[in-house]
Amino acid sequence: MPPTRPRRVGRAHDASYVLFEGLLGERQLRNARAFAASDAVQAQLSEGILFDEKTAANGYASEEEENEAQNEGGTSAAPPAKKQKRNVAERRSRIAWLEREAAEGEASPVIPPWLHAQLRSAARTAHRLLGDKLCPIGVDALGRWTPRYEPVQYTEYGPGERLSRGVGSHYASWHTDSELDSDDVEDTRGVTVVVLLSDGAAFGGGKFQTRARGGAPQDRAPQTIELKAGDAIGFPAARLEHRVTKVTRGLRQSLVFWANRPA
Ligand SMILES: O=C(O)CCC(=O)C(=O)O
Ligand SMILES: [Fe+2]
Repeated sequence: MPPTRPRRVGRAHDASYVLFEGLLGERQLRNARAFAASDAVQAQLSEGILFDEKTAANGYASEEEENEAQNEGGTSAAPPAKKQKRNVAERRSRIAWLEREAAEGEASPVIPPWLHAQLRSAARTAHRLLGDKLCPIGVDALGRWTPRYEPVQYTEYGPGERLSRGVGSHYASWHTDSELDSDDVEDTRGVTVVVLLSDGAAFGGGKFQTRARGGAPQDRAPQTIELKAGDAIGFPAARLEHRVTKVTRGLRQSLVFWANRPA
């Protein structure tokens, strides 16, 4: 089936995204899955517990720890502005970073150029349809869109992975991929593109959900976006809250791509 035209969904300021049905055609999907299954990628998979790494590095408390501290009359260790991002880290999954080019002495796998081109093109379309206000990346002095690209995240979720504190789903916590008013690399993310690689029949659960941060109650209610293999969603990295519900069986595979504003 030919891909349908990407379309912007949701008018609410913080709840808009762009849906790409059939971003990857059948052959591309097969090739992308074969790449994901390759030794080069599989050897790089490691547990993606972003939260614990950050906690260790920055000494921020988790939300549970904060709640506990508050219940006990203690004070929170995390500055409120950072709280959103800390929640990202409630995920359990396996991730591998895919580079655009081979770097000397680096073991990271290189993403096939055609696949990177597809992701870039989707990010660009999402940026065009959503606008630079929602997806701040900016343009150069000549008015050209010149984003930076982070390495692409390949993600695997299986039912075997559990959250240590029993919350029980991968990326269970609502999160955005970037924070406004920060210059950390991940906080310069303007657009996120997520591509689902797995067939619906290959896993249970693992729903991609969004919700608005503010606005009308119907915008704040979780919305499940039904993605088929090869479909993608593009959204404002710092605005749209999202999560992936628990994978109950099988294997869910995704690619996550970010276009960032230049430093
Ligand atoms: O795998 C997905 O569908 C989304 C993953 C995600 O939200 C993230 O990596 O930040
Ligand atoms: Fe995310």
